[in-house]
Amino acid sequence: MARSGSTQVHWVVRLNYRNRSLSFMLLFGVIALHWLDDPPGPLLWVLLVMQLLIYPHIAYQLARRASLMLRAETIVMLLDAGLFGCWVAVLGFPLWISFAMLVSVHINLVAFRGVPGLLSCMAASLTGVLVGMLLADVELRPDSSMQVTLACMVALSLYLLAFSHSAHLRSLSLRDAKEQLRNSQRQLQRKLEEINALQIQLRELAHRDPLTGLYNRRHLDAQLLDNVVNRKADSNLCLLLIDIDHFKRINDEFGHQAGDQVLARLAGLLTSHCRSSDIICRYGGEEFVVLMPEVTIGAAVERADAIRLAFTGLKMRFNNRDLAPTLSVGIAACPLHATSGDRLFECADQALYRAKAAGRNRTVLWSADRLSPTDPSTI
Ligand SMILES: Nc1nc2c(ncn2[C@@H]2O[C@H](COP(=O)(O)OP(=O)(O)OP(=O)(O)O)[C@@H](O)[C@H]2O)c(=O)[nH]1
Repeated sequence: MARSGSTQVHWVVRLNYRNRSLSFMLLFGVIALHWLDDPPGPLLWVLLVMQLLIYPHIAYQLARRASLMLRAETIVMLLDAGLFGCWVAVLGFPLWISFAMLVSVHINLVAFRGVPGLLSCMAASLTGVLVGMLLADVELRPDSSMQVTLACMVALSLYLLAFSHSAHLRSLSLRDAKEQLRNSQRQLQRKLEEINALQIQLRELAHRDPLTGLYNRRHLDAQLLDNVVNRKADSNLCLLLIDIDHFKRINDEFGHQAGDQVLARLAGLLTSHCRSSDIICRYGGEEFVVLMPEVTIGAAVERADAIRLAFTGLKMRFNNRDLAPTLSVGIAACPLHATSGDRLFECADQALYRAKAAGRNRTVLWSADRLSPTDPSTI
């Protein structure tokens, strides 16, 4: 597939074009100087002009239009070596000119292709030499004038300087590119960390109740199953279902905002009365759940009652009127009462229902035959 546009041209193709145009032009001057003493026929002059002044531009156009530019450029470099070999033979192996021509093509291939490049370049040059010897009636003329020798030295030096300068510029731009890449990687890393932090925050928010800051029902649903499944074989998992008594009345009599404050105070109480391993959730409305792993049933009942008493003892005043809220608690234990999360919750709910039915402001532990309310006066 053909390509166009200088921005898409491979940097090796562009670099070689610059270096090739320069070095071939210098060589044209050197060979022209060499021929001044003993000019050849017009055919050789035409061929020299085509080879050293026109060919670099044709080679560039071919390479930049190739679908595999680097491969095309490598072929052009080998063609350079072959043609130079041919010229060396046709010229009669003039020492300095041959040296300058062969060194320049070999350096180019070694720079881009390493040792394999050197070997293929040597093979191409040798082939060129053989072709040149076959085509022309080769007459050995290794000597050249002092001017030609000097011109060769200058041409080769200029070429090497241009080549080194290109390499230097290339290494600078590579260094810049590496630095940019490192900066982009750092920025990307930062963005990823921000995204991760936001995801964690979002996950956390999705599992929190905005009013109380406690976990919500979604979190409980996920944790309940997890805690039941991963419960240590010899330990209890207790579920406390806590419901504020006559909460509707509180709202109606003291206002919704007062109701919100009662909910927030209860959330505070739960947090201060529970262990860090307990999972405290606002299950919905005025209902709260505390999931207590690795606890004895007695300790869970005690803790529930401590919460209940602390809540009853809250001194709250709204609109110059005292508010004395109470709550009821239903408790169930895994594995004594239930071995699945759903059943555990159901048992705690039935126990809570009994607590409400028995007059509220009490803690009831679920049991298979009877539900045992703890009278507030007895605890
Ligand atoms: N202030 C406030 N009220 C809420 C919130 N969520 C639910 N409620 C109210 O909580 C009340 C719950 O009332 P009920 O389910 O009838 O229960 P109750 O009045 O507590 O009666 P018992 O549970 O039987 O003691 C309803 O009036 C709801 O509007 C909330 O976030 N803030």
